[in-house]
Amino acid sequence: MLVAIGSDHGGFCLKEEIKKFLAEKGVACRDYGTHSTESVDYPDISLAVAQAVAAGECDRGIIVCGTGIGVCIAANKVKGIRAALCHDVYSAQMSREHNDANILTLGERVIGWGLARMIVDVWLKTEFAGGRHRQRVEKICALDKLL
Ligand SMILES: O=C(CO)[C@H](O)[C@H](O)[C@H](O)COP(=O)(O)O
Repeated sequence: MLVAIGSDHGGFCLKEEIKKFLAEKGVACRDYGTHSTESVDYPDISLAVAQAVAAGECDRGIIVCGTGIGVCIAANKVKGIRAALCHDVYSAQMSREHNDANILTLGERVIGWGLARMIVDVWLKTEFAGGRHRQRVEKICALDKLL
């Protein structure tokens, strides 16, 4: 699996921790920035990660900002993206099983590193459950063509 990763300045430190965690787990990642705590605009980073996932250049994406909200809103504007903001392990698992989320967003100013690590771990491990959830996700995908 290749994971696209990105953050704004508010999520930079957590992004760097997640990169170390992915390396420990043997998961490859591609960093779409930012590369310091200097202020940047989160939609720019979110778009780069979302486009990489939507184009199939990366399998999944993880984006971090201060709250996880702005990057989630921006990523979900890209066709084919189902970004989920998850600050608990249950939501992270369900976002994969039920929603087939292809991007996880996190807020560095909201959660600690220990919880973030558990969330990333379960999110990467969990597969889409399919079944009744498939037609629902297909209806979400159809919205990309309607709107
Ligand atoms: O987009 C956000 C909120 O949805 C992120 O938390 C940003 O990191 C935050 O808005 C950045 O704020 P700052 O005051 O410019 O550091």
